[in-house]
Amino acid sequence: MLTPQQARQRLRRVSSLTINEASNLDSLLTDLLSEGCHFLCVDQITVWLINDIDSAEYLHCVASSCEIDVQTIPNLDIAQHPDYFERMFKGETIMANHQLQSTHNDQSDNVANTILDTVIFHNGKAQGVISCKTKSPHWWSNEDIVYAESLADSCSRRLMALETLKLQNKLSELVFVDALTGLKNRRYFNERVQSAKNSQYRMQTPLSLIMIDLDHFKHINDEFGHKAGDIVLSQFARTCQNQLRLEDCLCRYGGEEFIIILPYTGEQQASQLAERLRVTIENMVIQHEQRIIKLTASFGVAEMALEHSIEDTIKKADVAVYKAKNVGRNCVITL
Ligand SMILES: Nc1nc2c(ncn2[C@@H]2O[C@H](COP(=O)(O)OP(=O)(O)OP(=O)(O)O)[C@@H](O)[C@H]2O)c(=O)[nH]1
Repeated sequence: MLTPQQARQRLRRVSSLTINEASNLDSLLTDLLSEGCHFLCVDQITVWLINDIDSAEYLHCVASSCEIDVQTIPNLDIAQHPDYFERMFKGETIMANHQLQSTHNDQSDNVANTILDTVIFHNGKAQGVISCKTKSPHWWSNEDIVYAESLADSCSRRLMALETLKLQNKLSELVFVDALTGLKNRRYFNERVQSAKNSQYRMQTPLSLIMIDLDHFKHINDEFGHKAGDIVLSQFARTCQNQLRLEDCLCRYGGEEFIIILPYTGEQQASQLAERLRVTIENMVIQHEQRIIKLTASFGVAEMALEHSIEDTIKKADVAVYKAKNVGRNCVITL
């Protein structure tokens, strides 16, 4: 049996675990709720959040310690429980012996539950509650209340961490993704190529780059309009991406210039891939306002030898593209 202090220490440790955005709220809070059930010896702990912190209408259940689909739990309308909400907004911890025991009872319960609800805060405002429930009559001790409040604070920190994580992911999307094509951009390329180079050193595996420059793209813009040019760039990106392995990384390097990082790939395989892409692009048919747009591209391939720098290899791939342009475009040159 844990002492209250040990239980709080365990809770603090669990609540410090790293989270990932893939988790839904239910799985994000499960470990905290299990901790809570364990210490408080309750049948169920549920987490309820307000629909909108600035214009509250109801609480909806977002997580439960039991394996139930929280979506099926009915909402709690503010209009039907004005006293409960008033106290919640004040930040009060609400216990069953505060004449509110029926508030969270679901229809399946035929026994009056014993409830301990503690408020989850966000920026100093009530954001929701943690509701601890037992079917058997229970008297909440001061230790229980202090623990339940710590549990609510832990959930609050998790929710804030999730918000921060979502924001970070959105920011890195803005920083590293090209808005037009959805491909990774040059800034991302610079980081990714460095980590590919590092693994190449560690694992002594080949690594190649393919630089691609669309042919006569200015002509496409002039002939069909800038919007059509954008559509061509997007379709080109999608088509190439579909031909690549998961570990390959296609980035938009500049306007109509693209680059592919090919880990574990030597010069010969990279040239073969470039040729396959060249043919695919050549055969691509783009329809725009009842007109057909055709496209070709010039490819420069360069393997990055262990002793070669990233900059030198990019330069080599660039020179290869330049040569491809000089010998008539729509071809692959490997240096
Ligand atoms: N529509 C559109 N055009 C772009 C974008 N980025 C760059 N371009 C255009 O791409 C064209 C590139 O022209 P150039 O550098 O002369 O190259 P090119 O016409 O492809 O000729 P070669 O490379 O020699 O085959 C310019 O007209 C740019 O305005 C973009 O995001 N959208």
